[in-house]
Amino acid sequence: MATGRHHRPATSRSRGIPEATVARLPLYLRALMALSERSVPTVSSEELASAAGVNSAKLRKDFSYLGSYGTRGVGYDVEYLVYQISRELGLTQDWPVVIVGIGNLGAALANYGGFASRGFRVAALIDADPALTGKPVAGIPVQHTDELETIISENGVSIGVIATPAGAAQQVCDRLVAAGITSILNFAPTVLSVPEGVDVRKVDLSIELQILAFHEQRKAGEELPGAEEEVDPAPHPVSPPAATVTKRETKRDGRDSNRDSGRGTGRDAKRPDSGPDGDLPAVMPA
Ligand SMILES: NC(=O)c1ccc[n+]([C@@H]2O[C@H](COP(=O)([O-])OP(=O)(O)OC[C@H]3O[C@@H](n4cnc5c(N)ncnc54)[C@H](O)[C@@H]3O)[C@@H](O)[C@H]2O)c1
Repeated sequence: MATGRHHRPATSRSRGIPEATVARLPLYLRALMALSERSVPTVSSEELASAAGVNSAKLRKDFSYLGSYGTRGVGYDVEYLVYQISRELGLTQDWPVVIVGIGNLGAALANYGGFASRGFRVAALIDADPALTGKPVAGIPVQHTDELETIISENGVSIGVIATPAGAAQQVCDRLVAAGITSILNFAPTVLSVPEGVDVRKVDLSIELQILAFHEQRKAGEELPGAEEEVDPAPHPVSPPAATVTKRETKRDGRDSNRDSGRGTGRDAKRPDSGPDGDLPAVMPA
């Protein structure tokens, strides 16, 4: 994985909330929603921290950025926290999303009901294969990539999901950005280059599995020579588990200089630490 180091915590653009806190907000929200569904009125920081899988001191610090301190002896008001976190994450409004690449993964994503319930409406499904055009997936007819720009402007889409093969991802990304998309969720195993002002998050389950494999191997007592020096022990520390990169800055020398903050500015799509498919983590068990 990337080896860049930060000297100060990366913060989100709004209100100086650290990116690490922003990354934990969805975990708190999920735990709070579960409490809300059970009509639990208040929750202590310890209970909520445990439900979210986070240390309670960290939770209190995170909530202090939201201006939420809870009430001693009572805890936090569940409904109010749900509202506060939803508002902070921008979930109190509807976010139209387009998915590009409606193969196995794109279709699975389109069929996932969890997006809509969190305010992410799948506005359109786009694919380059003419054989798919007009075919309904999750009740939405697939549209051809020729229509991409029109679809984005007509639907006011600001988030694009890329589920194409790696070789097509940069070109798709460039078109999405040119059409006005400023946030991209990339599932293709390649590092995307984006201009200033565009946020990219990358999801790669194979990297997560490879990291687990690494830890499994360690647990089994197979020491890796030099692993202590090379391995970032928690490349994806807490959350969200599968989203590995917040915003990637790829420098001209091809090294990621910034793993979880900053803007993508470079044009080098391949990392020297990538395997032939560009999807291998920097450090792999030898
Ligand atoms: N991040 C993860 O954890 C994860 C998991 C599974 C798959 N993937 C990746 O997701 C991508 C899709 O995987 P899949 O199994 O669904 O593949 P797939 O071959 O089933 O689907 C890819 C789709 O993309 C379309 N496509 C190709 N070029 C296009 C372009 N320029 N514009 C629009 N559409 C285009 C194809 O027509 C096809 O329908 C791959 O890059 C794969 O490596 C990532």
